[in-house]
Amino acid sequence: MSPTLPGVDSPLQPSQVQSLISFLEHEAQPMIVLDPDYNILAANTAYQRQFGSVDQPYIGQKCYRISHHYDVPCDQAGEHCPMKKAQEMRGPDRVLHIHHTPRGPEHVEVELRPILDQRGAITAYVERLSVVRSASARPSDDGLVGRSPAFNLALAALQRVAPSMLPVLLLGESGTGKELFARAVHETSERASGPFVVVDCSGLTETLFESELFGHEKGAFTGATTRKPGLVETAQGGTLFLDEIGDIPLAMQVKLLRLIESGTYRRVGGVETLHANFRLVAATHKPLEQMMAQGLFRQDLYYRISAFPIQLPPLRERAEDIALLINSFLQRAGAGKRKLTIDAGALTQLQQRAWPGNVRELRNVLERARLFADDGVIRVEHLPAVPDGQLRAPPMPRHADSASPAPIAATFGGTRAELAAHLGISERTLYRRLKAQGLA
Ligand SMILES: Nc1ncnc2c1ncn2[C@@H]1O[C@H](COP(=O)(O)OP(=O)(O)OP(=O)(O)O)[C@@H](O)[C@H]1O
Repeated sequence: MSPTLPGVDSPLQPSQVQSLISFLEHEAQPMIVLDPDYNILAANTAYQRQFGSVDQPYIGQKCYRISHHYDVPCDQAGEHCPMKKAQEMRGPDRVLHIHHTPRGPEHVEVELRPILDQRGAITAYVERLSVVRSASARPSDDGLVGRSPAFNLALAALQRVAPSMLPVLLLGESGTGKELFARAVHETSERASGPFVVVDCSGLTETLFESELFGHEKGAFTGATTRKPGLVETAQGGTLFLDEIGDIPLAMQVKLLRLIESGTYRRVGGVETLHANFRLVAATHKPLEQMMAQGLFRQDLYYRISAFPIQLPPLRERAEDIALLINSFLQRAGAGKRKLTIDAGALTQLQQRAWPGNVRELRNVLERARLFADDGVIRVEHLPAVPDGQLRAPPMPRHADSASPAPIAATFGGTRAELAAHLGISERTLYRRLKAQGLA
């Protein structure tokens, strides 16, 4: 290991690196010391335990090589490099990256702090890493999975806001994972050990909404034979998730606003003022700003709930995640039973669909397909026909060397009969499918 730092005024001496690492030893989080030329100078025990691998020595190696298997710094490989930013700002920078770890790819939060000498020159950096538990970058049995840039952007926002008490507004089409994200916000917050209470605001009438949310006293209305706590009370010390907040009728919006602003409420038929203690997460697929302009959503409520909006990407904008999602769902469906797999033709077709129903639709298509996959392999013939206009890209460009992402059909240079055989379907089925997609 060489602590000689070319191009900086006052490189860290080996004894200084040693002092630094003995200081970092007391940190429970994995930490490494880097020189300004990306070389790893030292690592604490927590790092060695979580990220060290006996087959791959890391001291003296470039950080981008160890964490990303890149040959060039992250910014030259199309990613944000925290060292560049920390150098420019002369202060800490934090990013979410996917790192190679001994367990496989993982989302890791990286915080880089420069160490400055008396003259303000950067002598080294301390990097702190924490594995993100709210989502998985490899197939997983539960929770959020994803690793595309669009997904990572939403995840990075979640990681930022979760530890605070700020309300979160999740925006996205149906089936994009709003409820899963809401749960992940809760589980990543200090309230994780408290309750997570879901309120489905769609289809609740005004009176029902009020008694569901605030509870009611005995005798408050016909049928109220006992006192019933509301969902706000149930969420005490935890998180209240208002799903489809855009569906709340205007008359109820004012009651919700009062609850959020004052932190107090009364049960229906009650006189006692109760104090609420929840963190608010709301979600909608509706255009709230537009609804506000049309007078359908209260402006004051909107500004209360929208302090931290997170836009969840539709599946068609994160097609890179489709294989990972499929592998996760097949792993979940096959747990304890026979192993399920998917062949290349079917995978390619699923990667090219437009998915108006997003991840929920993908999961349902796989649920159905596995019932037809007698030998445990999902093939194109087990998938429902693609509805008109629901392909993101043509599945069969004319030339095998097309520049579009290489779907199996695109790389197929043979005849239609050969392609049908290759996909394991009859020529007639292939013709029917191509016709359904306007390609024959
Ligand atoms: N990133 C993801 N990783 C794994 N599963 C996901 C992901 N996103 C969504 N899902 C799955 O897709 C389905 C729909 O997700 P969810 O109910 O969270 O979506 P939603 O946006 O709340 O939908 P809606 O607006 O219709 O209520 C669920 O089964 C969920 O587990």
